Amino acid sequence: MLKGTEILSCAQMRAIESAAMASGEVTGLELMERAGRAVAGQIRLRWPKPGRVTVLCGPGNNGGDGYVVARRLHRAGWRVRVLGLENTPGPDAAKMKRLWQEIGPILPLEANLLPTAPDDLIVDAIFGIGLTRPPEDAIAALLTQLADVTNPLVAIDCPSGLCLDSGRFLSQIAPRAVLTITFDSLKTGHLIDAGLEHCGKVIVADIGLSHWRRYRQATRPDGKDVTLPRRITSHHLRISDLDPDTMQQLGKQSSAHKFSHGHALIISGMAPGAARLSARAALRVGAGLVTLCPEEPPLDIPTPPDALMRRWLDEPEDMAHALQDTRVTALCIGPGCGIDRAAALLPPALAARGPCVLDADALSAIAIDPNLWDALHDGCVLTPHGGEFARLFPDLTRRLSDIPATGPAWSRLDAAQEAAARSGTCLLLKGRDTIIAAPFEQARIVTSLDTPWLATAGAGDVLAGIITGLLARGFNPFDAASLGALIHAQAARLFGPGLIADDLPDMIPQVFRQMGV
Ligand SMILES: NC(=O)C1=CN([C@@H]2O[C@H](COP(=O)(O)OP(=O)(O)OC[C@H]3O[C@@H](n4cnc5c(N)ncnc54)[C@H](O)[C@@H]3O)[C@@H](O)[C@H]2O)[C@@H](O)CC1
Ligand SMILES: Nc1ncnc2c1ncn2[C@@H]1O[C@H](COP(=O)(O)OP(=O)(O)O)[C@@H](O)[C@H]1O
Ligand SMILES: [K+]
Repeated sequence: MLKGTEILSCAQMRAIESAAMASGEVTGLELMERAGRAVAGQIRLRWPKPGRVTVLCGPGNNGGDGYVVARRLHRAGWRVRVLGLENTPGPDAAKMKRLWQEIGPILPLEANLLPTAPDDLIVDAIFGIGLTRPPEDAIAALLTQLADVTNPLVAIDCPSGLCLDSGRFLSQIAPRAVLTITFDSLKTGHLIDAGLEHCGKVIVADIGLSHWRRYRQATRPDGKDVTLPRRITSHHLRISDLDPDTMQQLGKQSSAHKFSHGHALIISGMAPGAARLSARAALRVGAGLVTLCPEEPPLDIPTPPDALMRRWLDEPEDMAHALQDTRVTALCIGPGCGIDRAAALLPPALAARGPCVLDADALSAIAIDPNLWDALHDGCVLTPHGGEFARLFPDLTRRLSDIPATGPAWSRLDAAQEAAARSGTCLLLKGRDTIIAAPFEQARIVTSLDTPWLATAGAGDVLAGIITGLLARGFNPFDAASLGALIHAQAARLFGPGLIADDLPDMIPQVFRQMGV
């Protein structure tokens, strides 16, 4: 039900392209023409008045696309300079190069020939999905300078040097585009890590390959089997992707009562404010009952919200006892809990094997106690930020820290998927590129480059509460975590600058209204 938009790996993109060409229904040359036409079209949409453009063409088919863009912008009245290589590219790119040479010269692809006028457009057609190693020599020098220019940069497929499988640059040279036009589908690297920031606005151009994408697991039109890597890595999830079933499940039926919407327990500890933020979020997202469980008998201090129940929960036996109530449908341990308290309460909590969110101090407790690690189960949602992830999975984090020498590079997506497989849980790795992974599931990515105000204390506690509320309401861990990340980011987006964590739960009604719940 919860779907999102499919994201392809570079290998899958290539396989789809090959299947299309092998069918005889389209040639590589035609695909290249369509790709270049789409890029030129997007440039003309965004810059309707023809100006000056420098097109940088690399050694492969990305360069081929660049020659098409040059020809088409020239035809539209632009003043076009082309910098290219003397190499003999593949037949399609070579043909496009010749067609350009009938119009104008090709200057060497050198840093000193980059435009000097600040408003000149630059089209980056040096490397696309074919990048396999860090840029070297003259191209490295040019890309270094390109990373410093302030001219608007339009990237074909990606800013050159980016590995489109991982979103990581294969060197420290990282040009930044204002606009990236890619073909058929988003690739993982557009959405995660440095790619998210360096691609600028990403447009996906339809170049007529969707037929082969859709039927990739069947037989090709030419009767041969498609040899596509079967495993789709991930889906991109946006508010606009939500389906009617999910919307209905988020709403409340008139016939239901509070227990139909579940009962969430939120364990509170040394910093009760954090747990209160989680509890408020769980209530706002629609859990029928939310009980805050402090370690001291509650004093009668009227801390809002009044709708919150309170239950003293001190010893592990108290936890086991509380979870015997079958009406309790979800649990949250971590925010403001304290590591010792989390460590003491986790054994009975995990033994109950019900839906639970493990955040903050619970994650720290698990990182130091192998017994807790072993007790994790598929009802758990782990919500680490980068630091917590590094404590839980130091080896996976190390693989992300070195500059990769070859592509495809190990990615945050790989790390999250590996972590989910190892722990046997649903894992949500927080960030501007939040990744939700679960064993045997295709991961989901929720991006929020436009919500920098989420970098505020307590934002994670609210996310944990939203997910707990959704678990309590009966969403499975993978959907609860994905929807939670989406609602959380949208709440921040709607509030805008000045946001503090306390504001987030109270934005949820507006998010629901906007979603049509
Ligand atoms: N469906 C598709 O994916 C389509 C792809 N097209 C274009 O084709 C591109 C892929 O073309 P290619 O596979 O030729 O690859 P690229 O053009 O991305 O570049 C790779 C070329 O550079 C070489 N190379 C890789 N790393 C290098 C380095 N560090 N220094 C020097 N040379 C290096 C490779 O051996 C290869 O020849 C896409 O990005 C896209 O722009 C379009 O033409 C049409 C459709
Ligand atoms: N710059 C940012 N842009 C978008 N989202 C962010 C940014 N910084 C943090 N977030 C999000 O805010 C939340 C912060 O969680 P966390 O680091 O656990 O905070 P805390 O521990 O203070 O509650 C996460 O959901 C994270 O994805
Ligand atoms: K490029």
